[in-house]
Amino acid sequence: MPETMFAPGEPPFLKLSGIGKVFPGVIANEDVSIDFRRGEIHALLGENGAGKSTLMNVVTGLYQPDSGEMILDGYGVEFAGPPAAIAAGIGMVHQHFKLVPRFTVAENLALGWNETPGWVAPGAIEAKARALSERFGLAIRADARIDSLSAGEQQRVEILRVLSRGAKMLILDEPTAVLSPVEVASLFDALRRFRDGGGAVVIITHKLDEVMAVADRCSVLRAGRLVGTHRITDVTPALLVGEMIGRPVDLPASYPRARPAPGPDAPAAMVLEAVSVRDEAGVTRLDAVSLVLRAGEVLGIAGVTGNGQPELAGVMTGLVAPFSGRVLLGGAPAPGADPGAFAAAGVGHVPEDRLRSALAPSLGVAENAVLREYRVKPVGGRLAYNAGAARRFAEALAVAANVRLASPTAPIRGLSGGNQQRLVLAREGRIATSVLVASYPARGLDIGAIAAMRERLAAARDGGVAVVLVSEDLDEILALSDRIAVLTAGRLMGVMERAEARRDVIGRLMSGRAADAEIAA
Ligand SMILES: Nc1ncnc2c1ncn2[C@@H]1O[C@H](COP(=O)(O)OP(=O)(O)OP(=O)(O)O)[C@@H](O)[C@H]1O
Repeated sequence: MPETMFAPGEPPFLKLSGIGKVFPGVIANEDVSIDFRRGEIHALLGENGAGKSTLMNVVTGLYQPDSGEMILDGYGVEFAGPPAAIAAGIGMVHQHFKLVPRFTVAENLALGWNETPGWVAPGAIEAKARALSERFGLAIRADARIDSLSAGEQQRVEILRVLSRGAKMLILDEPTAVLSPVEVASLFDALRRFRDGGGAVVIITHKLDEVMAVADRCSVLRAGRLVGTHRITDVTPALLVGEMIGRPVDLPASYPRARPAPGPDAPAAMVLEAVSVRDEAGVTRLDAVSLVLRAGEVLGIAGVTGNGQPELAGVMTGLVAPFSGRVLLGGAPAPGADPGAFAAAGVGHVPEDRLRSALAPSLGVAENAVLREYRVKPVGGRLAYNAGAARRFAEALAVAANVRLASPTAPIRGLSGGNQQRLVLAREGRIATSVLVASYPARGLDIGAIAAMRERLAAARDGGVAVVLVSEDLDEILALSDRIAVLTAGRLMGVMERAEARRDVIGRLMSGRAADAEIAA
């Protein structure tokens, strides 16, 4: 392959040679050799469970490889732990930001500076934070508290924190999952700038359009092994998908219905009457939202993240009690905050933050599979917890979710992010006989799993379930929904039938520009 982009003879920043990593019952990486170079953005691709995170955990010193070598700037290295990798200039930006919420941006950045003295004037650390922000082209508000920032702003702080520790290589794990399109563009600008200054970037992502837009080269893993490394100019998305899964997949543009969409007279699975929610500080997060969920429809909730989506999903699933207004479930008033009662009434929930909200990370796969079955036979019931039944239930659920389990007793955090998501989806889909609320269900899923997830939602819809799809991906909403509601700053800006839905109108409502425009009731 001709390599004109890079100076001949210059060693790669980090060379992986024959890396292998085994967990009990699973070969996570086998004989992986990749060069990560200065001045390039390298995308790491692969299906859920292909071994991407494991490989990056080896690179960042969290795991020691069982075989193979790492060569940094021409010299063999072994990292005893993450501090050694950081000292060598390898920085990781995690999906869950490691920031202190109650500290300001500048304070969080100062935590990463070795030379920060015990006491320092706020003005001084803010000035330093601003200088850092300018140097790397990442806009921040130095004096703002982390918990007042959007996901995109928090991510910029996280990246700056990593860069301030002298990172020469930046590894990002699905960095765009929580970002709005504008934030994605500004992240990519910052990555290009870092690359153009001689930095090495590795980006793990499932979004092929982003790979094509931002990466210089990409490597594809399948079942722990490297399938190939390519220059982006030499590949197409279809070729990459083929390499990732070893067979072609078809992503339908829309999901045909088995029955006609329910009209306004269809039975209501759930009704929200002027529901408002306030947070702990008394700020209104959901503002007098009225909605009818019709049995047998997909209702898409479009909106930029941070506009009341968790609160809306919370009142629909019994996690959050309305401050005012009420929720009717099957015609009867629902109890305030009682997720168990909602589940018993047939309401399933795939929350936004799976590992923290839907799963108990240190418990086994079986215990997580049955988390919602404790009141139900044969797993739970009045008398006891039946461990054998729990294991069998977990195994059946894993088969249904297409997840390969090494052992049902192994901790769920050992499963790849995408496989955790598949299990939650299967578990909640089982419960949801009446309503299924799915928040950002595609997050972390590979392309084949996205198709399977959408088919599952469409099947629930055809089975008479009211499906609520919360997403900021308009293509996804338009592909699946029968009706589309737009949520902006906690208010419902409009609800429209799919046939009448127009992208530009939804976009305008999402940006809050037509605050009083009611499109249809
Ligand atoms: N700590 C661990 N203990 C046991 N098994 C593990 C552990 N970490 C990863 N695995 C297993 O190794 C394999 C590779 O997982 P990994 O998380 O690296 O995949 P991935 O490509 O990052 O997937 P995703 O796209 O879903 O995040 C999976 O089968 C996973 O279950």
